[in-house]
Amino acid sequence: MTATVSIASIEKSFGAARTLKGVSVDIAAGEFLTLVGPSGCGKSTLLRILAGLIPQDGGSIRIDGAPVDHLPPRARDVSMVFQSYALYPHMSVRENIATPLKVRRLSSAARWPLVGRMVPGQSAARAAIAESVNQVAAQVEIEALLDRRPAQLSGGQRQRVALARAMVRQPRVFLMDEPLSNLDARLRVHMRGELSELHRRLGATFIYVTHDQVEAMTMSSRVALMMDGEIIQVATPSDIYANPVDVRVARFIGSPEINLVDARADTNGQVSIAGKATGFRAETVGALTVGLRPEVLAIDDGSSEIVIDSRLQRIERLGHDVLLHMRHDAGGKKNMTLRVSAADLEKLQANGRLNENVAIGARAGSALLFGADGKRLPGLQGAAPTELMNFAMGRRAVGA
Ligand SMILES: Nc1ncnc2c1ncn2[C@@H]1O[C@H](COP(=O)(O)OP(=O)(O)OP(=O)(O)O)[C@@H](O)[C@H]1O
Repeated sequence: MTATVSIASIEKSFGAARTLKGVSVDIAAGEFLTLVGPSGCGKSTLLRILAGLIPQDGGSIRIDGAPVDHLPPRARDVSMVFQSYALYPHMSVRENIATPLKVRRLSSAARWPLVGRMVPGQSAARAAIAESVNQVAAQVEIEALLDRRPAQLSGGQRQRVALARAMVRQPRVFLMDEPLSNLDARLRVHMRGELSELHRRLGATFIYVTHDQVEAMTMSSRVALMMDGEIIQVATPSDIYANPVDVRVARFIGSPEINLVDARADTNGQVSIAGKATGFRAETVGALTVGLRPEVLAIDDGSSEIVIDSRLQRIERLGHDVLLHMRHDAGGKKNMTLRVSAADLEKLQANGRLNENVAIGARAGSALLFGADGKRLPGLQGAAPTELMNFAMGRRAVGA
């Protein structure tokens, strides 16, 4: 059971505030699309509109080509999993999971606990519901918890119950609003893997909302980055990392954050950083920003094409990798982070350079350029091949 979802020009205002500014995105059947963006950008509002919980002011939603704008939530064939799980506290896990099916398959009289058993012709429906509940409970491994109440469960177990309740109707589309954010860090990492696996097994379309870029990057087929009521870029995780269309995307995706350095291109496009010519040309004139991911920077061994004088301030050991926190005076953000291997660190310490001036550098082909308006510019001319950048990106786990 799966479906395409087409979101076209969705508008929504709350009072004078325009929360969604004509949002459009087409989602393929079986895709795992994540809406990611900072708090307040409108992600949850869009998801609620998709679910039919609130009406949009303009634009249209189609599921498998058919407009659903006029349909109430129940008739849209979508299931939503909330951050709060929204379980019924007075019901057992079994009853919580069965509720969506009871609402759909049993007459209103038959839903009453005692009276219901006397309503003729409903026992087959009850047996089928019990069977469906057992099946989904097995899928998310909560069979042993079916007779407990939500208060008797851990956060992770509640999360599974909420998933099971969403799954039991076999919807074509799952909508998930920050479903992992109430879990501790370790469990969140575990559940990321489980959700990806569940998505693969079910083959349904998942639309997932999070403000956590690591969640977005690790689970999704594609990531839609939202800011201030607009989708700025929709791309695969590796593409949005390597080819951000906008400096805001470059900053939001990637951890540690991309380093941004002020630069200028003269009337011939010759680029200089901190007044020093780089020997490269950009297809622009005036102010620009050079973006350098932490892993494309290294201590300069004389071969770097872009060199920035910095001071090493702090060393943060992450195990295999090490982060070097530097300060520089080249303009832009004064702090710069390098991700190097532990072996590189050895070399650096041998030189006894902590708190001393260190030249750091990158290949010009690894730089991402952004114009004064924040939009991405073509790379530096005469730069090293972009394969170098792709190699550097591919070698590192995103957001690790
Ligand atoms: N019912 C409402 N009435 C008034 N304003 C609302 C309502 N719902 C949302 N908003 C506002 O719309 C904006 C977007 O909210 P939304 O919940 O969609 O953001 P979000 O991106 O999901 O953020 P978060 O990650 O914090 O949940 C916010 O400024 C919010 O205050």
